Amino acid sequence: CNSSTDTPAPDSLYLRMGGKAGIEGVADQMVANVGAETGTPNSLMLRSHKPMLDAITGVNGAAPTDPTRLTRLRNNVVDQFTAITGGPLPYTGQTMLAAHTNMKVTDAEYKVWRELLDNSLQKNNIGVKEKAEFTALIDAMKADVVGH
Ligand code: HEM
Repeated sequence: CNSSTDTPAPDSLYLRMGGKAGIEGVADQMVANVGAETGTPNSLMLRSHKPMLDAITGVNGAAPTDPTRLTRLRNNVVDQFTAITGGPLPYTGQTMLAAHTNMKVTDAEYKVWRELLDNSLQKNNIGVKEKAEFTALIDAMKADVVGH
């Protein structure tokens, strides 16, 4: 059977992207890229990520309200990238619509986010064919992410 908890097929996108280490590399680079982008002047990632960053660092000297939130996000991204590529972990986070509702992500923000993803795939030496397959799976979720 093909459930996401089975052993990945030998020709799966998951294994062609380097399996666990490959997917974790892409996810970790993506988190680092978004983090760096929020620090640049006129950052397009900052608006949507501000609530998360505030919860992690605390506001005006107050204690953080949710210090492990970034780790949770990172692990959910790893699980999601694993599940959509045919890997052995199920995704147990929120649906893409629920996770991005009330964020009102714009097309311009999505475009920047995708550029940061392209950069992560490139830095992890993901093949041209695999990159095209992976980003098609990602772009199929765009409608659930943008404009809600
Ligand atoms: C198709 C593209 C995207 C995918 C596949 C995706 C994936 C995810 C996943 C898996 C989560 C974690 C959900 C959870 O923990 O339950 C998440 C959360 C989040 N995403 Fe996205 N995302 C996408 C696009 C974007 C864009 C374009 C932005 C902003 C410009 C964005 C901002 C966020 C933020 C701020 C969180 C919530 C973090 C938190 O509050 O803990 N995402 N996303």
